[in-house]
Amino acid sequence: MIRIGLLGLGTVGTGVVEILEKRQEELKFLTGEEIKIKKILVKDINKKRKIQLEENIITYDYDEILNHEDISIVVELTGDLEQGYRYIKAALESGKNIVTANKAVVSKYLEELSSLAAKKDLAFLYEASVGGGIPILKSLKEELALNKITEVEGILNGTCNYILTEMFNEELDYEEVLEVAQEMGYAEADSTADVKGYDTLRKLRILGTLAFQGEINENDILLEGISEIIPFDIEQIKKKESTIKLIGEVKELEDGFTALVQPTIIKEDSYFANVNNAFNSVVFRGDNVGELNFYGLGAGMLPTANAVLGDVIDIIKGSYRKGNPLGKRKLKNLNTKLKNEYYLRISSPNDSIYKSIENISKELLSKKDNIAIITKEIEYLEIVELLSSLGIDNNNYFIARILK
Ligand SMILES: NC(=O)C1=CN([C@@H]2O[C@H](COP(=O)(O)OP(=O)(O)OC[C@H]3O[C@@H](n4cnc5c(N)ncnc54)[C@H](OP(=O)(O)O)[C@@H]3O)[C@@H](O)[C@H]2O)C=CC1
Ligand SMILES: N[C@@H](CC=O)C(=O)O
Repeated sequence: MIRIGLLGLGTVGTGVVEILEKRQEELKFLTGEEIKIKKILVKDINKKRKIQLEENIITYDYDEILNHEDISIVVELTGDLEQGYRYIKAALESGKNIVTANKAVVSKYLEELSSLAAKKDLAFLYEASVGGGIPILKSLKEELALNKITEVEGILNGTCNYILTEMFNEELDYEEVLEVAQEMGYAEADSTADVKGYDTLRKLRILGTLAFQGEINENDILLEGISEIIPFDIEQIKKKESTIKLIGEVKELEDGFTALVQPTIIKEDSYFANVNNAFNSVVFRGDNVGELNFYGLGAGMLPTANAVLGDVIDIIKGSYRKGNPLGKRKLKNLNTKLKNEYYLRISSPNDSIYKSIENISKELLSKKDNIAIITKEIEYLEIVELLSSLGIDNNNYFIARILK
């Protein structure tokens, strides 16, 4: 029998319990083992749970899991950054394999935890941390043996994609759609991580570091979120027969890389334009395989729990990539080479602001209630610095990259 210590019984944790229950027979057939959740750690032991549980299975004392010799796999689904890190580190140190969906922890502590797991000859798997239900990390790790990966891009956040899709197709307001995304269980406990783009950035940092076999850190990535988008922006984008998505992208260039997470305006008939609602898609390019596209639900209870349990199965069967999957390449950040046309909208305009941005403008879209322009080809940071020098607060503008 394989005994699991489950940390967290929220959206994803509940999904794990549900799938394990309904697929018990099939899992036993596949792995040759009965899989049992032995203990579940939560924050609030008195909270009413949505599912029926065995008596005394819930605890708020992590030592009950850590010191339980028969628990060989710890599944961390708390969403807590520093506490989650401490749980994972302690579990590895006491000889337990780890499965986590916590991208905040994986992104911040990727190198340390990967090397600790390798040293201890244990599994540290985090498929659900990127792309929800899409089996992207396993595929990427496999392709790395055969290919040099030169580019990874994707729609990596279900909440943002849901918001943008609903604002675009149903003409709903940002706030009301965000509330629905929270009710559906797509959003993080603190949804600013989604809408300000940090969640996408963390996923890109994980993907990029694995893909390029060299460290790409969170602060290597240019970041702009979608939290300031308003219906006026959607109207301007529609007039250009385009749509908008939050896209993360890392590209290898000469002896370095570029990396960004930015709202991106794309033509209505392009590939990413058809990735809607909570769906995610990741595309990577290898020198042998060419372009590979992955598509599936990027958030939500069952798809994410499915990815978590995929890792559990791999541990039981021993069918995961052993050792440290990270490489040692040293890559230069070449983001200053990134130039694009951008859509820029500034609210509460006045003539002096328009005069100050005229220099960077290629096309004026509106000057009435909001100033909206398409810029010349320019560096993103040049725009941000100009706006800051004009004293324009960051909740008074929206910037999106334009892909031709
Ligand atoms: N929701 C999704 O679609 C996806 C989520 N993820 C990731 O999966 C993880 C879990 O997400 P989700 O299920 O949505 O989160 P929830 O907020 O729904 O659930 C979190 C659970 O963890 C428990 N918890 C929180 N902090 C602690 C702590 N310090 N110690 C012990 N228990 C704690 C909570 O306890 P209590 O119930 O008592 O409050 C709760 O049961 C996160 O890292 C998230 O980023 C990844 C992909 C998709
Ligand atoms: N909040 C995240 C959950 C999955 O990673 C998202 O919306 O994508």
